[in-house]
Amino acid sequence: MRFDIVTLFPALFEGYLGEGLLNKAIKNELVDIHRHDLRDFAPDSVHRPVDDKPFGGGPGMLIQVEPTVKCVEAVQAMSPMPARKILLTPGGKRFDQRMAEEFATDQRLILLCGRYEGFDQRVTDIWQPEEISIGDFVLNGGEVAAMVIIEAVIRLIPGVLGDQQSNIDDSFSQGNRLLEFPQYTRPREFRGHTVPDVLTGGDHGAIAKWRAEQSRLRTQARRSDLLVESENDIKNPNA
Ligand SMILES: N#Cc1c(-c2ccc3cc[nH]c3c2)n[nH]c1N
Repeated sequence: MRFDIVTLFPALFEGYLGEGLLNKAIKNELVDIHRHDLRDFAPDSVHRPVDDKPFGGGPGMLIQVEPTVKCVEAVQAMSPMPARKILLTPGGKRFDQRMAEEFATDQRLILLCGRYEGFDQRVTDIWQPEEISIGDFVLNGGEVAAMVIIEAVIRLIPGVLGDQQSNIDDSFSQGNRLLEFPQYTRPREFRGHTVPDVLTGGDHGAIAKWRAEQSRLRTQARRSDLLVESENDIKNPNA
């Protein structure tokens, strides 16, 4: 899978690309990441400005439409692979696991990361990206959101995770509406906190039952909204 990241700060991704899961996926040629600097498409090649004041007044600056559209069209043309076009913005459709599972089936994602007050509206009007937000909070730019999306997507690509089963058990995976059960490892006792006996008893039926109940209790306590969704799905499976 190919990712093209369009940004004013390509260097922000260096640490992220060089570590962990993503770095392994790149080395195993399961993922291919390309970074593109919006400033390379600035009309003035000396100072390379790509922002300007908003018409009608208001705070801050906007990223101009000309360098942006020239950049994303040039990036798109760099590969014949069909690409899903994504613009990160606080006002976008909320990213979730279902969306991650959908994106993981694409050959290529182009992620457009804004800064300042965002992009001139004509970037959306002309390039027609999907506008995506990672949540109801405000960041300073789209780069962190792009990393969130890349991470959520690449872990779904076959071969990236050592054990695909851990994907299936995850909260929210494949329509799973329950939060993950509590997990324990050695030692069996630490500062008076012991591992629940059922987990060390070897009765796999009892373990599965305990884990299901723990997931339900945890979801009830922290995300009862998910239980409502789950009940609705059961009542209206075709909804
Ligand atoms: N996605 C997303 C975002 C953002 C975001 C994205 C782009 C820019 C460009 C300037 N400020 C930005 C904030 N904030 N919160 C989210 N969930």
